[in-house]
Amino acid sequence: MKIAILSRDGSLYSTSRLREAAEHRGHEVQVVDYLRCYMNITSSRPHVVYHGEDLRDVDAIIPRIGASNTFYGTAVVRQFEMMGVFTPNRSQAISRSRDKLRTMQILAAKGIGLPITGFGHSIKDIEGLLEVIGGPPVVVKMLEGTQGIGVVLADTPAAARSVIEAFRGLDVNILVQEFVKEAEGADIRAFVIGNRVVAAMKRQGAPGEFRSNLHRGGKATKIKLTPKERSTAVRAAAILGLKVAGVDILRSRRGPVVLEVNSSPGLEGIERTTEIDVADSIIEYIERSVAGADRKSEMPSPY
Ligand SMILES: Nc1ncnc2c1ncn2[C@@H]1O[C@H](COP(=O)(O)OP(=O)(O)OP(=O)(O)O)[C@@H](O)[C@H]1O
Ligand SMILES: [Mg+2]
Ligand SMILES: [Mg+2]
Repeated sequence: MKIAILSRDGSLYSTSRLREAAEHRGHEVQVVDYLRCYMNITSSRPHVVYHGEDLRDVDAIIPRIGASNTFYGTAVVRQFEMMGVFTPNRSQAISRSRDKLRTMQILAAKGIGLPITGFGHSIKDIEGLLEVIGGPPVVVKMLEGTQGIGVVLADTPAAARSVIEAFRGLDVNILVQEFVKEAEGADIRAFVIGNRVVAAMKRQGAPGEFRSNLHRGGKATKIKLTPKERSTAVRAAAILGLKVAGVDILRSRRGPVVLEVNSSPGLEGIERTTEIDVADSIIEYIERSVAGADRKSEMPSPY
């Protein structure tokens, strides 16, 4: 097969591991900087041009779209879809998962466990918003934040009010969430490929830090998921239409609650922690899908 990895930088751990795994399995691999792709979208024969080369004989793409390039990146993925090229994560699923609000609304409708979460626009409604989610302590988070940046814990009504006012003053959209204290600064990353969890790790925040992100000093360890955690992760990815996903879960009193679902999950943390060859599993999944075995599971979602 000819596989194009849509990534800005071939030297990134995830990109180079995917390349290595695909080449090891006998495929031809090209790393394509999607910001350098251009196309005539009105052509009756959809195509993508990269450095003057028409990428016409690609069998599959692996989108690794950075959070700050979702708009252009998903447009490129969509163009490949129009060309009939296989992608484990379709453009619509990637856009959907980038928006925490949209993700939560979709998952809530399907009965996935979630932290109690509120959304509002006007600072005149802060009191009401805090009330509907059960009052402080609350976690206030930016809708499109990443690496734990823009995730703030507010212990008191006054703190919650001023944090929300500050974000809204900058015209940033936010979610306000119940603080899941019993998670004790840890979360679970379940790596889903197709319809199974291939690897899982627990991330524990640095002492005194409620955010477990590795970028914020968290430490990862291997973990065995409960059947309920496993099925929650698989269902969450499937509902969003993602075939490769990093599902972040908190262990709450009410059972597993999903925080977010990442459509370009990093491989470095999970592979180093679990010593599982996740890159190989992704390539193997793509092989099976292109061969047709898995295509029937690709049901479009109306959201
Ligand atoms: N409601 C909550 N209760 C308790 N802890 C929380 C809550 N929300 C977030 N956290 C902690 O903060 C971390 C960062 O939150 P979240 O994953 O929502 O943000 P992010 O910036 O999108 O991070 P990522 O880099 O994983 O995309 C979580 O991994 C978790 O440890
Ligand atoms: Mg995120
Ligand atoms: Mg997260």
